[in-house]
Formats: sequence, C-alpha cells, structure tokens
Amino acid sequence: MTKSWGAVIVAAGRGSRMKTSESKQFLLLQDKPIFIHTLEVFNRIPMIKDIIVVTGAPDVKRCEEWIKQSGLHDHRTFVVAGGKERQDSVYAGLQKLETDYVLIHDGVRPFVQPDHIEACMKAAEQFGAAVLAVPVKDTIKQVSTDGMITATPDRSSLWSIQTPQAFRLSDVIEAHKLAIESGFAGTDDAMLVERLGRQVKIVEGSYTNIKITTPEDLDYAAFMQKGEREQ
Ligand SMILES: Nc1ccn([C@@H]2O[C@H](COP(=O)(O)OP(=O)(O)OP(=O)(O)O)[C@@H](O)[C@H]2O)c(=O)n1
Ligand SMILES: C[C@](O)(CO)[C@H](O)COP(=O)(O)O
Repeated sequence: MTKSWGAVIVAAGRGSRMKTSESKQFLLLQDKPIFIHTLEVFNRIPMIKDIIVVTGAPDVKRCEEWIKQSGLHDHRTFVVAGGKERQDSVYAGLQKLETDYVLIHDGVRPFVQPDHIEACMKAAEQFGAAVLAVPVKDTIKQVSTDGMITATPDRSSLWSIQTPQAFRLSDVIEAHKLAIESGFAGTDDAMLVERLGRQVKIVEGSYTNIKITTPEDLDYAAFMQKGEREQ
C-alpha cells in the first residue's frame, strides 16, 4: 500500500544572525518571500498530501495571504503558529498531520531539489528515517574554550546535515515527546530520533541546498535564483 506523506516547513525564527528588521524567511528573493520559494519546491511533489507552514503567531495572517497570492492556496497548505525554538515549531507542525510519514524542512532552504526530496522519502520508507547531507569539504577541528585544537576527527566519516529530514510520523512525535520530558534540546530532528535508538540513513544531497543564515547568504541566494531563471 502507498504510504501517505506530509511536510512541516518551519518559518517561525527571528533570523537574528541575518541582522535585518524583517525576519529572514520573509525577505524578498525575486519579488517573493524566501519561504514561498521553498513552498513552491514542495508543491511540485504530488506524493505530499498536506503541507504545514509554521510561523510566528503574529505572522500567520500575512503568510496565509502570501500563499494565496502565490497560487499555492490549495487544500494541501495550512499555516500554524510555532514556538520559541526551532524544536518547538517543528512539534507544533507535527501535531497537525495525520499522514504515515513526514518531511521536516527549514523554510530558509529554498534551493532544495525535488529529486533530492524524493530520494529522502524513498530512503525513509526503506530505513524508517533519512536526512539529506553532504560530505564535509574542510578539515574539521575540535577546539577548546581557550582556542586550542584538541582533536582532528577523521573527515571521511563527517557529513554536514541539511533538511529535509524524513521520518515515520509516529517515531518523530515519540522522539519529540521524549525530548520534552527529558528537557533535551537538539539542533535537528534526527538527533531526537537517534535518542530513541533508531537508525537514520544519510542521503547525499547538494552543496547548493544552503540554509540562508547570514547576510552573505543573501548574495549567494540572489545569484542562484538568477541562474535558475536563466535556465
Ligand atoms: N523558533 C523557531 C526558530 C527557528 N525556526 C525556523 O528554523 C529554520 C532554521 O533555523 P535558523 O536558520 O537558525 O533560523 P533563526 O532561528 O530564524 O535564525 P537565528 O538563529 O539567526 O536567529 C528557519 O527556517 C527558522 O525560521 C522556527 O520555525 N522557529
Ligand atoms: C536542522 C538544520 O538545518 C540542519 O542543518 C540545522 O541544524 C538548524 O540549526 P540552526 O542553528 O537552528 O539553524
């Protein structure tokens, strides 16, 4: 039987590292907010039944308006209010889904490729959980608080983790509940699922799937967007 899929797109952050008055997910890229570009990619995947956009409570109405203006206001997209941390926002989004599986994605990663999302879905159906990632290119050092190198981990086993991250909905909800009970804060959702003792499969993605985080990322995003238009 075909499994049902939903997606949670988190866009409730403040974007403090971007240092703009507007939250970074609402900054315009080619006349459209960044999170709308992200939504457009997910809308191209027919297997995804419901898309939950999570944003700050004061931004719910304007997000709904942007979605309507962009022609993405079909029955599949809902907007809900998130929480203080990314993890809280993801959990708020998960509550709204009733699908077998879920993709969790940062609203500020608009350059994710549909074929990579689909590869992640396929791997999650096979292994239970899967995340997009790329092998690290730099040598990574572990450094002490006084700025001295303490270790050089073997680079061949290091990957830089991206989103989407794909899970069985019941597993990731269980993982979030355990994190809440034990006061654990992770920097991604896979960490929470790993704490349940479950295996998470790495799916190789692309270095272009950046998380727009700091001002120089906007220049790169504009450059990427121009390239996509000219193709
Ligand atoms: N309370 C939060 C915090 C983050 N996010 C979302 O999680 C994604 C990745 O987080 P990050 O890039 O760290 O975003 P911010 O928290 O907004 O950035 P910063 O840490 O610079 O403030 C973003 O799409 C962001 O909107 C969220 O939905 N809810
Ligand atoms: C989930 C994530 O995008 C994977 O790279 C990342 O961990 C989010 O971290 P942030 O510091 O909250 O942006």
